[in-house]
Amino acid sequence: METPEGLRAILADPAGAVIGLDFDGTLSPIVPDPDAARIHPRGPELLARLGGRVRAVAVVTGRPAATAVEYGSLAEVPGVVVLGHYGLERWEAGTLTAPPVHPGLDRARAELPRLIEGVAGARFEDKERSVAVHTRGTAEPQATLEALRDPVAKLAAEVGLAVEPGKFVLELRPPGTDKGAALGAFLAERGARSVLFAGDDLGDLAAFAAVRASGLPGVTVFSGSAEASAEVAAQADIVVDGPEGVMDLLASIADAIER
Ligand SMILES: O=P(O)(O)OC[C@H]1O[C@H](O[C@H]2O[C@H](CO)[C@@H](O)[C@H](O)[C@H]2O)[C@H](O)[C@@H](O)[C@@H]1O
Repeated sequence: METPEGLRAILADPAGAVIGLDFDGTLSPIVPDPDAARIHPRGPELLARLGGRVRAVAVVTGRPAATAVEYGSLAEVPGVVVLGHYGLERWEAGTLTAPPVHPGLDRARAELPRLIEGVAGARFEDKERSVAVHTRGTAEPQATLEALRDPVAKLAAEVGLAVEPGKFVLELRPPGTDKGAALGAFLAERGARSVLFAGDDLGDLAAFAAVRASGLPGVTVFSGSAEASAEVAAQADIVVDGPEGVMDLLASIADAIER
């Protein structure tokens, strides 16, 4: 495969490059229990190697920033920045900054679990600034997700939250930001001269769009899997084989820079 122009720009001038990475499905293999997700074993060392050479490494995730730090062992990685809750939260050098909790969260927290009462295998996730229902553990994950779409959207509208769909998950989160806004602002803040963003899910499309909108030499990477979203794959310059493929790509970039 020919090296995409954005990747060539990163290798030619690593000190100007920002590397943005989604967490679940990209840095961390997808697992049935969201609480059991952990960064790929090669992740922390690779992020540290890159972090010492590029302008910045940012993990941009729908997870709370503190959860990504814990599950990603990111406190051990010097210089990494975590933009959590789709950019609502920021963790950097051990300090977390976050806005007040959205006023609609209390009602969403009370009512969302009721929508999955009696649905065997469905799971409620409370992320403090957002809440989610997962259908991965049900007998028919996609059909159950489809059945929940309308009632979840109705609840979201009533409490002033936005619906964020993902892999067998519907999330209710504060509106007004997304991974694209978060990444775009971060690129400007750091004076990036090139950018790579890797992701696997619908929420990562906004970050892919931000790479294009930045006007910088950029490369978008799709972390593919058995349940790959064709919509996301179609927007990517490079497709790799899940988190293992992401690790191989990051290692090849680190190797090339270090050479
Ligand atoms: O932006 P991300 O870092 O990709 O986070 C998106 C959601 O990821 C988590 O759910 C997904 O991963 C789980 C663990 O592998 C999996 O069980 C689930 O089916 C996936 O949807 C997380 O639980 C959500 O809160 C995040 O919004």
